[in-house]
Amino acid sequence: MNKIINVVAAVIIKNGKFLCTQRANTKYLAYKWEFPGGKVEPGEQLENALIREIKEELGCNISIKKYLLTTEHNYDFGTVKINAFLGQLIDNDPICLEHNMICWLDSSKLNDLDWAEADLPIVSYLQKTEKDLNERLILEA
Ligand SMILES: Nc1nc2c([nH]c(=O)n2[C@H]2C[C@H](O)[C@@H](COP(=O)(O)OP(=O)(O)OP(=O)(O)O)O2)c(=O)[nH]1
Repeated sequence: MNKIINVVAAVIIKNGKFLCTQRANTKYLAYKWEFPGGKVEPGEQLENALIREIKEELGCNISIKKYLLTTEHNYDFGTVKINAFLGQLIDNDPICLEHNMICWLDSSKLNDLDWAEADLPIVSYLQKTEKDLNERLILEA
């Protein structure tokens, strides 16, 4: 049976644009675009794992606003299960500490990037729900 890799990822929106991060030249999925996050450690709560990963990778703090969706994709190295959450920046902007590149894009431009395959359902979901997500962030600001 395929190994399950439990991952958390953050959808971070600022001024209506989505934060997109490009994986570094690491072993797996080098240069693919992803939503920032990483593997959940044993016994760790999903939300805490995501806050930890964002701090490590992007040098900033987020609060978790909402669970969005879970996607699963079978890669040759295992099945990645991504739990995606809406996150909000609470202090400084993200800094590119571990990725190859980071950028902010309108939802209509997300399809221009070469996403990791597990992320394609997340991209479609965001394009469908963008208005609700922005309203949620405005209401809670
Ligand atoms: N963070 C993240 N990982 C993703 C996404 N899509 C996708 O297929 N993945 C894959 C890539 C990796 O195989 C796995 C996450 O591992 P990672 O390398 O980001 O995790 P990590 O920061 O904990 O890394 P490490 O300490 O094990 O090196 O999930 C995504 O949107 N975000």
